[in-house]
Amino acid sequence: MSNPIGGMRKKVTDDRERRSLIRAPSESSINNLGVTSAAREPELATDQDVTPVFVYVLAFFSALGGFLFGYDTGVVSGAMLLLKKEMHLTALWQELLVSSTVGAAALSALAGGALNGLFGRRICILMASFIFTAGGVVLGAAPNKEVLLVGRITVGLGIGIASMTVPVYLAEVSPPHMRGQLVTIYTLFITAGQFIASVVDGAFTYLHHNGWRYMLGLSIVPAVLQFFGFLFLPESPRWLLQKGLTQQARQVLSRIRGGQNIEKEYDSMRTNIEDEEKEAGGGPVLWRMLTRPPTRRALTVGCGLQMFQQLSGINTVMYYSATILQMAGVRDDKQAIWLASATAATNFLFTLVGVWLVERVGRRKLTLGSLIGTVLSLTVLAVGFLLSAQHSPAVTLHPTDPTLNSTSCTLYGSCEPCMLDPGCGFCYRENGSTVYDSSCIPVNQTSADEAAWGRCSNLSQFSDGSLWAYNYCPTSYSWIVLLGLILYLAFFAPGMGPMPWTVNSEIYPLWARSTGNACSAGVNWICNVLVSLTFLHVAEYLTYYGAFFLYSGLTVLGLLFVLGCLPETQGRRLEEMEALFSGSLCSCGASDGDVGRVQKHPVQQRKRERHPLRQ
Ligand SMILES: O[C@H]1[C@H](O)[C@@H](O)[C@H](O)[C@@H](O)[C@H]1O
Repeated sequence: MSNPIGGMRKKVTDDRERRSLIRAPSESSINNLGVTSAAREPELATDQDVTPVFVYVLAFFSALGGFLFGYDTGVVSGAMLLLKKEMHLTALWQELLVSSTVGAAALSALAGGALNGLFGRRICILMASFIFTAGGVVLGAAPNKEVLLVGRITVGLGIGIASMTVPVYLAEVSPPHMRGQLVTIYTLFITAGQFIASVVDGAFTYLHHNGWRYMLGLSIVPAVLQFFGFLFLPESPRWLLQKGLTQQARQVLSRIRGGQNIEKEYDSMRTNIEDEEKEAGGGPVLWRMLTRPPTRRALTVGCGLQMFQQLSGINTVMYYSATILQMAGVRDDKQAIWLASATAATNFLFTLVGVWLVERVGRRKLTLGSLIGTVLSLTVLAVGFLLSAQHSPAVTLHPTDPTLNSTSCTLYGSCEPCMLDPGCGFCYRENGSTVYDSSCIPVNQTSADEAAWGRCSNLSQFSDGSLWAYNYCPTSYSWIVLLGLILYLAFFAPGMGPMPWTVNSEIYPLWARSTGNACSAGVNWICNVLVSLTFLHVAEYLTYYGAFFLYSGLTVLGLLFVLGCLPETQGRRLEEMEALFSGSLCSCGASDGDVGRVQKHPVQQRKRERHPLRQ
C-alpha cells in the first residue's frame, strides 16, 4: 500500500515546467548582509505546492486554539447577563470579569515568546489547551465571584499563549503556496468561536438558574479535543532544526509533506538556520531584534498592524452591536441577543471571504482594500450616530424623584446627554416614530433593564406602553447605523481581521519568530483592553459619533501606515522574508513584488491564464 498521506495528495504538477518559470535573483533580493535569498535557496519551493491531507489535519487541530480564543472572549457578554443577577455583581465586578481575561491574555502572550523558544510550539499548544480545560472546569463549577475571577484569568492565560503560538506553528508547517490561507483559517476559527459563543449564549439565556455555567463551561469540549489531538501531532520542523534535532526535523517534514521529496526544503531550512545563527549574534532576542534594522522594521510593521486592528474599534463594534440593534428598533432583549449572533455570523462569513482572497490578491492589497472600506463604514456609523444625536427626542416630562435624591438626570433636556450619562436612562412612549411622554430617570443600580423609580421601574408596569432605553436613544436614523455596522463587518473581516495575525506569523526570521509574535500579540491584547475599557468614557466626552469619527481617523492613520510600510509577503518562503525589510521602513510597500517569490500554485496560475481579467 502506498503512503496513505502521500496517496491523498490533492494537486500534482510538473516540476520542470515550474522551474523554468523561476526568475533570476535581482539586486533587491540581496539582504543587508549581502546574501541573496536566491543564493541561499537555489531552488524555489517546487514540491511543496502539493498539499497532503495531513496539513489540513494539523491546521484544524491548531486552529481550535483560535476557536477557544473567540469562544472565551465572546461568551462572557451573555453569561454576564445571567451572572450579574444571580451573583449580584457590581459594575466593578462585571468589568473585572470581562477585562481580567484580556489582561491575562496580554501578559501570557508576551511571556509566550520565551516559552515557545524553550519548549517548542507543540508543547505550548498542549499547555494552552490544558489551561483552557482547567479554566473551563473552574468557571463551570465556580461557587462565587472570586473563583469566577480565577477561572477568567486562567482562560486568559491560555488565550494569550494560543494567540501567539498557533499562527507561528501554522506558518511553519504550511507549504508556502497556501500558508496565507492556513493562517487565515486561524482567524476564521476565532470568529467561529465568537459566533458559536453567541449561539450558546442565546440558547442558555432561557435557563435563568445556572445557565452561565453551561455557557462558560462548554469551552472544555474543544479544549480537550485539541489537547488529545496534539498529543499525536508533531513539533514544527523548523523549531526542531533550530534545537539541533536534525533527524526528528527531517522525519516530521517528510510526514507533513506526505512523504514527498523534502531534501530541497530541508536543506534550505538548515542552511538558513545556520546562517541566521552566525548572523544573529548574542544577547536577549528582543535586543537583537531592535538593534538589527530588518528585524526592527519587521517588528514595527507587525506591532503596528496589530495596534491598528484594535484601534479600528472591532471589539467595540462587536460588543456594541446589540445596542445598535436596539436603536434600530429591536426592543426585546432575547431578540437582540439572537440578532447579535447574526452580527457574529456576519463577521465569520466575511472572514471566510478573506480565506478565499488571501492567496488570490495577496496580503497587502487585501489589507489596503479592507482598511479603505473600514474607514468609510466607520464614517457611515458616525454619521448615523450624529444624525440620531441631532434629532434626539426632547425630554417632555420632569417627574420629581420620590426618594428626594439629587441626580444629574433631571438636568438633561433631550435623550442624547441623558443616555450618555451612565447613571440615567430614557423612559418614553411612542406612537409610530413619534416619541412622547419622555423623561430622563436614574437607572436601577442592580439592573440596567429598568429605572430606579417611576413608570419604567417595574417591568410589570411596562404594559402601559412605556419603554426604557438605556445606553441608546430611539431614532429614525438607526438604519444608517445598521448599514454602517454591516458594511463595517463586510470590510473589516476579510482583511484587517485576519491579516495582522497572518503577516506576523511570516515576517520574522526563525530566531526572532516567537519573540516577534509574542510582542505583536501582546500589543494586540493591550490595545484591545485599552479600546474596550475607554469606549464608554470616550463616548461620554466625545459622544458616540465622536468616538466613531475618532476610530475612523485612527484607521486612516492605519491605512497610511500599511500603504507605506507593509510589503507583500505572499508566496515567499519564510526564510526569504528578511530581504523584504532590508530597505528603509517606509519603502516596504514599494519593494519588488516578485523577486525570490515562490511560483504561484500551478492551479491558480492556470486559472489566471484562463481568466486574465480576474487578476
Ligand atoms: O482578528 C480577530 C478577529 O477579528 C476578532 O473578531 C476580534 O474580536 C479580535 O480582536 C481580532 O484579533
